[in-house]
Amino acid sequence: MSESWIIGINPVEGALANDASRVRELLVDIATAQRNTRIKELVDQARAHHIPVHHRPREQLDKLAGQARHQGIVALYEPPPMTHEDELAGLLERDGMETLVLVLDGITDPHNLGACLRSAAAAKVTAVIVPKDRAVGLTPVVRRASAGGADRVPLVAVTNLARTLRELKDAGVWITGLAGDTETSVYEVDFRGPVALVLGSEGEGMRRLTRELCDFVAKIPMPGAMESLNVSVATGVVLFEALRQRAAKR
Ligand SMILES: C[S@@+](CC[C@H](N)C(=O)[O-])C[C@H]1O[C@@H](n2cnc3c(N)ncnc32)[C@H](O)[C@@H]1O
Repeated sequence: MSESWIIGINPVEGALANDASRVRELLVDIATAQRNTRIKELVDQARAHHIPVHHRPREQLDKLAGQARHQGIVALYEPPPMTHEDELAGLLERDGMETLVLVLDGITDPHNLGACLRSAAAAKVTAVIVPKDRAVGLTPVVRRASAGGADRVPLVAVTNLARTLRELKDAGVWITGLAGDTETSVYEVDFRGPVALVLGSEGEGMRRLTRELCDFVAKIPMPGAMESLNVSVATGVVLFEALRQRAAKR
């Protein structure tokens, strides 16, 4: 994957903390850097890792950052390669009974995918699986919205999602799809053991075949009169319900 700019104090801090060897250079606005101790610290960290630090006029950073707020600092970053689908079996084997997979069936909004990756990384999932087609890829906006999560969770883009779901079933993973139009509640499903949670796209929800391949389809009950939750919110709710159940005494 090609290098891209990471913009702003938190994202740059995350990149340096996660894998400084992937940070190629730092550009800082000297005027801001002189009054901002966090930027000074990041510059020190970068220098300690022998990463070149260059001073640039604010206008140049404005141009690089586009709409994003750079706060006086940007970093050129080479993202790690995405996990290949052949590596999935190894990840399932590694996590065994603790396997927790997140499947996102066709998310198109980069902010939503970023937010899902952030929650997935926080929940320490085994992998996030997305279809290669008809879904947003790992763009700089996704990476930024994920607040570092994109680099902390194996993201697997698969050619044929239905085939991958069958492979998960064959590996003993129980699959629960999330949809609002069903009777079963997520609070009734047993999420202990190896499980995959499948969420649908913003407009259409899960595709028909994806839904048919689920062992269970469950809803997050909503007392209010809303049609649905945002997909990243639903992802957070169900992931942390699964973690709650797994942490509870058996
Ligand atoms: C914005 S919703 C899609 C709404 C779409 N009109 C539909 O019919 O599914 C995106 C995804 O979030 C999940 N989701 C949203 N609200 C949910 C709820 N109350 N219960 C279960 N899943 C929900 C589902 O996986 C859904 O496919």
